[in-house]
Amino acid sequence: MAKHAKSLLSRWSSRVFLVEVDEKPLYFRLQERHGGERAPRVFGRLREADRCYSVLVCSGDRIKGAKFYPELRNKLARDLPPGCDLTTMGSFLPRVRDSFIRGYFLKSSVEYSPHIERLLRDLGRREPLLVCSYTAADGGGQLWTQRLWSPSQDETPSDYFVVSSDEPECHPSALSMINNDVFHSFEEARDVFRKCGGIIPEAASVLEMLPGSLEVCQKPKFPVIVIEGLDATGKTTLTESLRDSLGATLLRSPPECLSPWRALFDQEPPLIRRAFYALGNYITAQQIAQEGMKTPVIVDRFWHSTAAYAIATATSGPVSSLPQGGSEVYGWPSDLLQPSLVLLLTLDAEERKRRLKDRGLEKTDEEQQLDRNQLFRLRVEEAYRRISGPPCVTVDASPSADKVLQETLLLIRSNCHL
Ligand SMILES: Nc1ncnc2c1ncn2[C@@H]1O[C@H](COP(=O)(O)OP(=O)(O)O)[C@@H](O)[C@H]1O
Ligand SMILES: Nc1ccn([C@@H]2O[C@H](COP(=O)(O)OP(=O)(O)O)[C@@H](O)[C@H]2O)c(=O)n1
Repeated sequence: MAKHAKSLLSRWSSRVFLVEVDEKPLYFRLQERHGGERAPRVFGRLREADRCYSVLVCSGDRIKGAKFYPELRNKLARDLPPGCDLTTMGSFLPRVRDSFIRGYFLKSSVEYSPHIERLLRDLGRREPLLVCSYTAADGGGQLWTQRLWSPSQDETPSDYFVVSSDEPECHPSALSMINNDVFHSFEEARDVFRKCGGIIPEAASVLEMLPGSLEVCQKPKFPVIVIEGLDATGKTTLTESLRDSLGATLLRSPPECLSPWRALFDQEPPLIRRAFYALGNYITAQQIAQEGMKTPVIVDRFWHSTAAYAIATATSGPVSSLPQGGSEVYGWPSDLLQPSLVLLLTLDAEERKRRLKDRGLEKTDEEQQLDRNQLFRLRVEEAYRRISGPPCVTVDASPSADKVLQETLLLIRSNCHL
């Protein structure tokens, strides 16, 4: 059995599982004997004739695992029998760092079991998977058991009853966020790109754009002001006006030199996509360090965008599912230049939609999700506010463009020496 899968089995009975139903995570855990607890909510409405499966990706190679996870969804969606329900799930060891693994939860009628089990076995030959089946253990459908299959039967832990588990303090993906979703160092992000060179040839071109090492740059002489906010809050409009008003240099992250590859890496799974944006920030940081010796610098998006979208995407549900304020995941990378001031543009959802419509440009998938998914938008906004490091001031972006500019100039003058 694959080494990584084996280590996951060693504490199998302590694992907690979550199934995402309509953006809401429902939790359950395992128990050897049943003490009369109610069935976990995810099994609550099932019938005895239903059969469920969990399929968890447990590849030892995190690049391969990250690539396989979305591929697995496509394959399942294509090859599962009609009427089979497919949703995302995960499993973790409470409070154990890097213990979170992702997968899918399937629900189907028992008559399709042979077909599904054959399909899952085939998929498990491609990449290591941990597959469990869930069966009703009583006539009323109140008791459910989990049976774990593994490539080698003698290593398989026994069957367990599944029982509801309390919600953890925040979404358990937080256990594995650092250096998978949110990169806290240049070297960690570069390492991902070095390792994916064999699968994605364009990774080499991105690596060529990077500084060989991060020289300790001198602090820029002039103020560095980052403008942040969701799409269509007015960043482009404001940054261009600030450049003209302050005689500043305007930079952006990701930098222009990465634009040929942005669309490609936007299609990649979070591990690779986030590493791409993290590396973009380091290139922009170098440009800031140079230009900031000559003029003030205005930056359109920087680290806040990279971290806030990453954290909000890795979690699900309401704002309360985000890692708590003060968590290390919100920390500013110690090797990344800190701007003098970050201004976060905020706009109510309706006005933002109106501006988006007027502008009529194509949006990234993530930006489209902001429109469809109110909870996702709230998580991004809250994650923005929780990021620590340089001072971050919220600016109401709903007045006219000129009023927003005047307000911003006042803030810059009172916070930076200009
Ligand atoms: N303060 C404002 N009031 C009204 N419309 C604005 C304002 N600022 C920007 N816009 C318009 O809203 C749209 C989105 O602005 P833009 O600067 O492109 O946002 P972003 O760069 O944040 O995506 C554009 O059509 C722009 O002309
Ligand atoms: N510094 C940055 C900039 C963008 N991004 C990502 O890029 C997306 C937004 O980019 P965009 O080009 O639509 O933004 P606008 O500047 O057009 O508003 C977000 O989904 C972020 O995930 C990032 O991660 N880090």
